[in-house]
Amino acid sequence: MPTQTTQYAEGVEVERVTPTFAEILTPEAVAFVAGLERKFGGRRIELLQRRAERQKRFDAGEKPGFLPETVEIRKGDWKIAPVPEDLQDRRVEITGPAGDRKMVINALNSGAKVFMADFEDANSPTWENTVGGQIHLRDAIRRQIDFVTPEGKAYKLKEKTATLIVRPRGWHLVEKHMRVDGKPVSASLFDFGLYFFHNARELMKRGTGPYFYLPKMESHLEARLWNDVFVYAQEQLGIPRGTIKATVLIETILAAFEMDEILYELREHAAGLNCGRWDYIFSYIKTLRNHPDVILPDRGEVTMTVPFMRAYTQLTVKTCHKRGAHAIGGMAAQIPVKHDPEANERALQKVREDKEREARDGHDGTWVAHPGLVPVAMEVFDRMMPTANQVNRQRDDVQVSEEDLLEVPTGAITEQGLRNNISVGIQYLEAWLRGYGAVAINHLMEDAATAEISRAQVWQWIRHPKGVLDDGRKVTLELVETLLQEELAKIREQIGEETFQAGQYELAAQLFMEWTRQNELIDFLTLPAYQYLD
Ligand SMILES: CC(=O)SCCNC(=O)CCNC(=O)[C@H](O)C(C)(C)COP(=O)(O)OP(=O)(O)OC[C@H]1O[C@@H](n2cnc3c(N)ncnc32)[C@H](O)[C@@H]1OP(=O)(O)O
Ligand SMILES: O=CC(=O)O
Ligand SMILES: [Mg+2]
Repeated sequence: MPTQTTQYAEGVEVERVTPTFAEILTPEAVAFVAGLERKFGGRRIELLQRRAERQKRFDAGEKPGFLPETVEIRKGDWKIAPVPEDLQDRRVEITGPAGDRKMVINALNSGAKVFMADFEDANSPTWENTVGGQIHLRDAIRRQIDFVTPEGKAYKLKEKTATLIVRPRGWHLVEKHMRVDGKPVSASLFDFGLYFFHNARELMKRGTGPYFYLPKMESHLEARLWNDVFVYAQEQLGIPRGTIKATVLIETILAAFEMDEILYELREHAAGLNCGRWDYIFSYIKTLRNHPDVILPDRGEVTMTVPFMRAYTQLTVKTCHKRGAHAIGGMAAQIPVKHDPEANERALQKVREDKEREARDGHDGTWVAHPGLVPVAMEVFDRMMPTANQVNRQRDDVQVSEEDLLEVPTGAITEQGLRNNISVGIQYLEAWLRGYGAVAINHLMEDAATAEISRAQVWQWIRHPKGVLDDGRKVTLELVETLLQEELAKIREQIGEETFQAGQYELAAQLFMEWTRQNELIDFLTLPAYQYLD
């Protein structure tokens, strides 16, 4: 079927603008995004090149470290601008894909203080999910998001709802349906631009504001780019500078060395930092992939209590509180288990312990994946954090060195761990290709970040001399190929032939294997997989 292209202006075109999508893709909104792309797109590309150049140095043996050129910022006595009232108490934040209308309503109604509506890890960026997400958020903000399922179950917003924060896609991604001067636009600028254009004033009128979570940054220069985008966007719409508030995910090992600098760049617009643990683990593997001393054990063993994860979360709290910023915790993988009360209680207990550790360490709030976990996290933070936040609690006792942030954890690589990575990798990718960016697999939340760990581990174990199973077998391409066929057969048997054929399992397995075979570790699975969407 030929794709319909709408020409908006000289050099600006968008594909598949349906009448409903045209409500979001108005000439003014598209011109705003095109303006952002023309002004900032070039710098984005340069920063991505800088990432690749840095990676070459790490591949050659250099270790990440604190930057000598920014020591004055780290030593300096400065704070971020004050945080608005509705971001003062963020004790429980629920997250979920922006593209799922029902979930948007459920999340806003969940009792959490904040809802992070996601265009990143939890949202498969189909055109439908991407523009649909903008429609859902526009409607939610205006309290016009009523929704009825085909079975007749009706959803509407409660009187009191969570504060909305939106996570646009990261700097590495493009939105292929919109082209400016012949090139696809930055997905970050597309998601941010449309949301900001349509909603900033409305949010302010309703006593809140345009709030964002910024994912997957690798340096303070990338934060500077966001800050410049914010300054320009506010100017263009005549909105006071500093109205936008952004919480930055510290979810790359490189960003952990630049937390002060990132907050400093964004100091007029910063609200806090968040410990995005899953991408962080992925980034640790990816960045240090060529280092002979660095290898991680089974994914299940890389918990929040291993030394390098502890070092990073403690440093996040310390840095945030020194700068007057909120330190938000991360996402435990467990979700409620239906029809098995004992397994359910075990899952809830794991979440509880995770949240207790975060509250004890000084986090000002945390993330949950499911409405059923809101009361669990709320109880912990209510009990352990009687004030709206604990930003005033300084963690001068925390001393974290470069070595602490890089410390390699010990533990075994097992056949079960390898099988699990392969099976989860295929199942997640299959769902993503069908437009589902977050799924439950084995009663755990899986999204783009957790799936990245699975496929990066398999890649690394094959190539690393220490990629050896606890029974003495080396992890090889041949072994992975054999196990992949076995795991695929298991999935087929479990779900039945009809569901298997209706899904994208063969393609997912083929892509998983292709990326595993490639000698270069691909940067993000969402980059090559995007060509299969829409
Ligand atoms: C690494 C990171 O980036 S973490 C952040 C990104 N990841 C996420 O945001 C994951 C969010 N979580 C989810 O997407 C979901 O919880 C899943 C996919 C893991 C599980 O979803 P389901 O299988 O639908 O769970 P389940 O069947 O138990 O859902 C029960 C109800 O809760 C709702 N629900 C579940 N999770 C959420 C959520 N995060 N937000 C809002 N509602 C939710 C469902 O819509 C369903 O509603 P209904 O009873 O009205 O039909
Ligand atoms: O975005 C969150 C993460 O853990 O990754
Ligand atoms: Mg992430």
